[in-house]
Amino acid sequence: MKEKNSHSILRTEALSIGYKKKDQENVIASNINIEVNEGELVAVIGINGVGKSTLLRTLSGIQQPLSGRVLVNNTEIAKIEALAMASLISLVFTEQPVSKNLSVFELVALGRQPYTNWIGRLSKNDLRQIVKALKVVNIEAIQEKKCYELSDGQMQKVLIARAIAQNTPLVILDEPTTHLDLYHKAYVLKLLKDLTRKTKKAIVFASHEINLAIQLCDKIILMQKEHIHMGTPQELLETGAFSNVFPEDLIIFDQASASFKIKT
Ligand SMILES: Nc1ncnc2c1ncn2[C@@H]1O[C@H](COP(=O)(O)OP(=O)(O)OP(=O)(O)O)[C@@H](O)[C@H]1O
Repeated sequence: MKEKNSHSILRTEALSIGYKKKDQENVIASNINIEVNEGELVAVIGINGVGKSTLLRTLSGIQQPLSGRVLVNNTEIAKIEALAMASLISLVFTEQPVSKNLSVFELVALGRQPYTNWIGRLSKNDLRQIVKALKVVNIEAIQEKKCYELSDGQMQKVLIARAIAQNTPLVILDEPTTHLDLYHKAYVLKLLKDLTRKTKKAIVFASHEINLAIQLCDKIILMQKEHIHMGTPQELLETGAFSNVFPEDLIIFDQASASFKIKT
């Protein structure tokens, strides 16, 4: 079913997420109503175990909602065929199985799979997109290396390059900066921001980099046990939503600098 709002890339309606075991439902979060438009960088933040990965898996169609709907490009996700999905959403999930025997170039080239012909031959345009993705993430120098030769941080960049080569309007990443040092965390998040600006892609990522997310993102989905807040960093700051993310005995939110600090 097609629905209005041409700029909406991702929307949920009364979405409930969680796990079913036999007759028992473990609801992680419910009544989630979020909207992500083209060109927006959106971070999903919250403490360990609050449900960020569960939300991202449900938004990307890997996991069924308990109830409610996920709409991608105004079409309900359950009704989108696999090949069409691969040209709509690219995923960077660290636990995704990848063959580490592939070279960096070959792994990034897999991003072109939804577009290649039945023998999988790369066209000139495919090659252009792959070279561009390697360049954007700044990994041209290691393109001949085998993936098993890479550090975790390099591997993380390669997976991001694969998503860029896939060239979809929506990119979903689960903790894309976990293995990176502070410089490269900022580098990757800035890169994602630039991509949203230059290509109008919508990018949604889960992260523990709350301070960086507040500085860089257009919107933040703040997951807490009782409630999910979504808004611009400024809106969340004004409502004081950040103040009770962590137990206050150790970490406090400093409104003046809009960042979390260790209580000394
Ligand atoms: N396959 C599963 N089956 C049942 N429960 C699960 C499963 N995966 C996760 N959970 C539970 O769902 C809750 C949310 O987990 P999730 O991995 O989504 O959290 P998260 O916010 O991504 O955590 P982290 O920051 O530690 O990565 C947790 O209580 C977890 O135990």
